[in-house]
Amino acid sequence: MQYAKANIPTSYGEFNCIVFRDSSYMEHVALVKGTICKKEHVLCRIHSECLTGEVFGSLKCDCKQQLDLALKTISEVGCGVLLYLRQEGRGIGLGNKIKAYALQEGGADTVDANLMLGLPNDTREYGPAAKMLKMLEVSSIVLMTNNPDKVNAMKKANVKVSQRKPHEANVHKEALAYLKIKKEKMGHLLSIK
Ligand SMILES: Nc1nc2c(ncn2[C@@H]2O[C@H](COP(=O)(O)OP(=O)(O)OP(=O)(O)O)[C@@H](O)[C@H]2O)c(=O)[nH]1
Ligand SMILES: [Zn+2]
Repeated sequence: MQYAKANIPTSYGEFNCIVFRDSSYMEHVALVKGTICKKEHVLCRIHSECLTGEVFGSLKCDCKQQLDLALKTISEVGCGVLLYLRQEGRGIGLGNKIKAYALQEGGADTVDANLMLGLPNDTREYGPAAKMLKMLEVSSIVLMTNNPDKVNAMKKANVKVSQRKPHEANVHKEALAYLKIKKEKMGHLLSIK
């Protein structure tokens, strides 16, 4: 359910910040620009939380760069929504992600590290994102993502995805190996070689 709403000024202009709470008090966020209600082809980014990258500036991944690119793109178009889902570490949580990072220090890649912990590679659920779009009365979305699984998950959750828009940000050299694994093992549609 929609719990709170206020405008916030950002480096990319003003966004309407809407907090949704689910039954377990998990707070997901929608940052809305312009009028999206009853609109078709709404520019949409469905973004998963990454404390290390987005708050601490870790260079191990491209999350912060993708977040900034999404806000910038929505701002330039003047209309769209960013859904920020509290699914840290592809859903395994912060502590487990750091355990996975420790295994990565020993040579494991991002997929194998999760599996070595006895955890799935990706436990994220997109039902909450679908519910938020329904509550915001968005008719269809142009989804900014490189992840085909995310497109399929949203379609499965009965969201009309009219188009996938590639979402490749400039990344640091420290994240290149991680991106290669996302391309090779997770099927992300990335241009890096
Ligand atoms: N378990 C784990 N999670 C990670 C790792 N690196 C980043 N993440 C998490 O991965 C999530 C982002 O997923 P990505 O695979 O980068 O991208 P995506 O959302 O699937 O696809 P895009 O829409 O193209 O960005 C965030 O929740 C990050 O915290 C890692 O090495 N291990
Ligand atoms: Zn990250």
